[in-house]
Amino acid sequence: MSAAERKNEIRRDAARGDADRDSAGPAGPVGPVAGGAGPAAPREAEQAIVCEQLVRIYKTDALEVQALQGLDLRVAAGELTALVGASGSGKSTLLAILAGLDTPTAGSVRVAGHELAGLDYRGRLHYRRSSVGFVWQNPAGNLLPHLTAAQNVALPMRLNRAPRTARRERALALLDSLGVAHCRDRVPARMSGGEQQRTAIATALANTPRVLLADEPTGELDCESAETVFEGLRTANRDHGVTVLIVTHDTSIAGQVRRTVAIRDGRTSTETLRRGGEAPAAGQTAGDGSEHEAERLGGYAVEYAMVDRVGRLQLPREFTESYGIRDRVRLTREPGHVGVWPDQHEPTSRGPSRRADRGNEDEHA
Ligand SMILES: Nc1ncnc2c1ncn2[C@@H]1O[C@H](COP(=O)(O)OP(=O)(O)OP(=O)(O)O)[C@@H](O)[C@H]1O
Repeated sequence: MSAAERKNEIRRDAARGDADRDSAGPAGPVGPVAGGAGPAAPREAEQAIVCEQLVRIYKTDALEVQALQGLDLRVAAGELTALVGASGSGKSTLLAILAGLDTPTAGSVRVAGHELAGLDYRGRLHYRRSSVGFVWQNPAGNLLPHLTAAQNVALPMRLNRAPRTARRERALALLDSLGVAHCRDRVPARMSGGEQQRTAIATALANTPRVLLADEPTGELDCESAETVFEGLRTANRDHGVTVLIVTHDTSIAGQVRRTVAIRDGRTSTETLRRGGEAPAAGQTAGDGSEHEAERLGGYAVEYAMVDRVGRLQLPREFTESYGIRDRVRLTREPGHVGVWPDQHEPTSRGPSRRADRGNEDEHA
């Protein structure tokens, strides 16, 4: 299913609103929004997203495309994470699976406590309406064009049979917390792209999902609007306690979140964690690592590479290129860490050559 078809499916799903098939929805109304900012969900120690060895193969006539090739990903509840990667690396495929719109060929995926493989049609519908929210790239595509902002935000609550007054109150409070209260009686055509995307975030939060997925939410916006939309995603994370995963090519977004995960060839390859304060000496840890701390102090970034279950490690391209690494590397056991060396010195039976030992530290990848 193409990205456009997936988006259309969501819109059709929202527009149908047929109460009959809605009985799988949760009983009762959504909770009120306290103080205009919504109740902050308790931050659980559990993982909000767990993908293990995800494989997705698309088959078209004679062609097979392996979009995900054994992808592992864990996102803790309450995190705000950016997912980056070259075009075709599998980001949208992953998001469609997490959104419950597509199913993996192999592997397991758990989101907000739901094993997605085990959900039947009604379970998936309920999952999509109550446990995850989505914001897609095209601002107009996230909202129904003939409904006002307040009606758009209220619609998912209506599908979940929330009482009229509660959904009206929550819709207005969500628009307020996203800074678009002034748009409440406007249809999307009378809003800017940034206002539409912030309304889309409010809509995605309507049924208090635990996870919010955003696929290039600022992709069609100018810098200023993009910043307000990113602030909206931060609001969703900070004030509404929602775990947020943002697929983005926007380096200014990727540079502002605490954790950025990179996908390469259908697998998570590296990640960057931004931390507050001075970079610690090797082997030490510093700060509490919180997003706010990193923001407050400017912070520093630490690069990580993923190690899969069988110990495979994928080095970032910048590392392999700048150190001339290819085919194989030499490993050394060092106190507290492993040395990964370009294979350009003759290995000796006594370990690293003296020249390497003396170490051109630069080569110590
Ligand atoms: N419905 C489909 N049928 C066949 N191949 C597909 C389909 N959807 C995606 N692919 C292929 O799967 C691979 C991953 O695509 P995907 O859209 O997930 O990448 P992406 O990282 O989101 O790219 P972009 O940044 O350009 O959106 C690509 O090679 C793509 O051509």
